[in-house]
Amino acid sequence: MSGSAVRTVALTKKYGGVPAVDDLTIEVPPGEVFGFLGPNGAGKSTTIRVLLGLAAPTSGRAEIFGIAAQDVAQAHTKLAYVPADVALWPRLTGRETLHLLASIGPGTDVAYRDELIERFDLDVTKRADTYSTGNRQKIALVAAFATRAPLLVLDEPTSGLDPLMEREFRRAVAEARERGQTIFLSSHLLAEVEAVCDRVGILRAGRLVETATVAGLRRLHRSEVTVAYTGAAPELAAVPGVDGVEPLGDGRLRFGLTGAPGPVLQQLARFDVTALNVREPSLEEIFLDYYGEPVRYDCGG
Ligand SMILES: Nc1ncnc2c1ncn2[C@@H]1O[C@H](COP(=O)(O)OP(=O)(O)OP(=O)(O)O)[C@@H](O)[C@H]1O
Repeated sequence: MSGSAVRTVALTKKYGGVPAVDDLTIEVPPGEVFGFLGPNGAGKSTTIRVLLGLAAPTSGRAEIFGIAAQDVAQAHTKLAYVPADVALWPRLTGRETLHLLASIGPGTDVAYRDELIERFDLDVTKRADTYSTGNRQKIALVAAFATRAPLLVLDEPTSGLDPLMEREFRRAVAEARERGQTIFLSSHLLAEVEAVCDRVGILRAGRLVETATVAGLRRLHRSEVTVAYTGAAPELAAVPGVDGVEPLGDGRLRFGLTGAPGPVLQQLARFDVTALNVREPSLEEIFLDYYGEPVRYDCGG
């Protein structure tokens, strides 16, 4: 038995001989909010399809709390899922849909569900075929967050939500984490991932290029430092970790810093520095570092 909520080991999924997911090894411990990031076509949805047992691995393994993902009857007693495109039964009302989803899921906290209906501002008396994309998404989110499933798998769950609802989503994630639920969140929305995730896995062309905490990612990447000085300008070009030293005039200069700040602080101490400002990279800048090109947002991000 694995102690992980989600575990893939050397997972590969090929379509027509071409890998959509390539040798992917991920472990998400119980209770973690794990962000799964990558541009279009990186393999996020394919990974989720394998985790849900909707696609079989070409090679390697995928497990939910130690249960093979292919053992759908067992694995699905442990999880609730929100797909990127929520399809609902058109003739059922929102309330009937929530009752149905609760009856087939791993158990629902009905009082919390009713609270979420209010918070997500849902009119559950309407039929599903009158719902907008965002409202369908809200129904699926309310159904998932109200279950006591130990794992919530969310595939780009907020692409149709407005900022107020995005805030409710973040609250609901925090409450799920407090209850000890694990969340596997695939997203394009870097601000969302930055706000709610403990750890992030970055996928490129089916391969995992990095797994780290958001703070850990920042430490690995380039910060922008501005110093103000009087007297001689600090000589920084040869200091390890420093690049792109740029005089700004009026006794200030700017440079990039990657890695530990010790060497540059020692060097700055030799000069008369009057102010120091360090701007850490955003997750978006880190993402660009990995991809070397602007990120494509396809869902209103
Ligand atoms: N059923 C399929 N048949 C053939 N190729 C597929 C199939 N599903 C996915 N692919 C291919 O696998 C790759 C990964 O796709 P996937 O949908 O997993 O990416 P993604 O990261 O979820 O992207 P997006 O954010 O656009 O949903 C893509 O090149 C895609 O064209």
